[in-house]
Amino acid sequence: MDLNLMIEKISNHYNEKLPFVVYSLPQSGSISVLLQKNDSLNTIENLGGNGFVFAPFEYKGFSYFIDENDSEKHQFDFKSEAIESISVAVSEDISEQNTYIKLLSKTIETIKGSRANKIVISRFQNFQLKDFSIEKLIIQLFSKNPTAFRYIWYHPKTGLWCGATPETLVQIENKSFKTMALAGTQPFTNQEPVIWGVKEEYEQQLVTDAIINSLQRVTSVLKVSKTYTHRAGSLLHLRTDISGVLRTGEATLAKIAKALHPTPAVCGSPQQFAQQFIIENEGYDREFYTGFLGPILDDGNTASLMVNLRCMKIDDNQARIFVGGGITLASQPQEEYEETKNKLQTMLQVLQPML
Ligand SMILES: C=C(O[C@H]1C=CC=C(C(=O)O)[C@@H]1O)C(=O)O
Repeated sequence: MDLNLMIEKISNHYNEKLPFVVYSLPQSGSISVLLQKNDSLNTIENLGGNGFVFAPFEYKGFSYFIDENDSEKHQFDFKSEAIESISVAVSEDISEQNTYIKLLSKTIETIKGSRANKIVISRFQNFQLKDFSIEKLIIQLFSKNPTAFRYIWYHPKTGLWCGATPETLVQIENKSFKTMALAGTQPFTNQEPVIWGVKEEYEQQLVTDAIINSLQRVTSVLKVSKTYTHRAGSLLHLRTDISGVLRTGEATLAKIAKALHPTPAVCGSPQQFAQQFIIENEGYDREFYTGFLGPILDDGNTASLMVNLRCMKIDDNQARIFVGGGITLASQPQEEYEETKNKLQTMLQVLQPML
């Protein structure tokens, strides 16, 4: 279908308050669309079927789901480029900054006095939109960040969500799977070689170790790549690829997602301790930020589940952008705050003409 017609169709669907999802896999020149024909809120537990799943950070064993069987399905080509863009200036609220820095200091103190190695702390920042339209959002989102998984999800009960995430939770095809340990952040400056500090290497190694540990029970072969620098728009991360073969019979997509989510890239280590600390101390509900999402096909035998990072929720004329970072004993609160400011830019670049 023609691009303009497709965008118009999605926009009409949104105006009628009907659920839809628009997404593109990393490095793909094609965009997929599912337009649900009714407004029911579907959930699935077993991650089977064909459609698109959307799960919150506090995963209770079920995900929201747009089912292909209830939807019109479309695919269209779209060219995106890794455009170098100028940062969007952000005005700071000093009291919000101080509150966040206090929370970061408390987190470091907690890590000092406990068996926790890492806790991922996050915050949100609201931005007023002057000129929002779903058409602009689609064009802006999909013309940038070609290496990210980009999506717009809408359901009248969950609201409008949009993101460009660099992180795969798990990709499955037949019995093969791929995942990654992604952590450690610095701004992209186009300078070689990229130097990483011990703090970032340690923080990322914790993620790799936890993923390997969680997967051992459900996999028969496990391959771990060297750790390398991955560019995500204006940011760089440390990344290790982990791939292998799933154990026949036992390893369902739901089991793997449950074993991996939430990884120490978005929660911490040990997982339960970190999650409890986050829920009790962050002071807001992450909702779908740091949850997982993505298409599942072939009754769950093929899937690309991503971690919901670099994302925002748009409500009327306000965008709420979610950002966080891994805190360890070596963290400096002010630097961690600056890192979250840099992470805001991924979504601010998308919103730029609407601010
Ligand atoms: C929690 C986020 O990023 C995670 C993924 C990559 C690097 C991270 C870091 O350096 O702290 C975080 O673990 C976020 O972008 O909100």
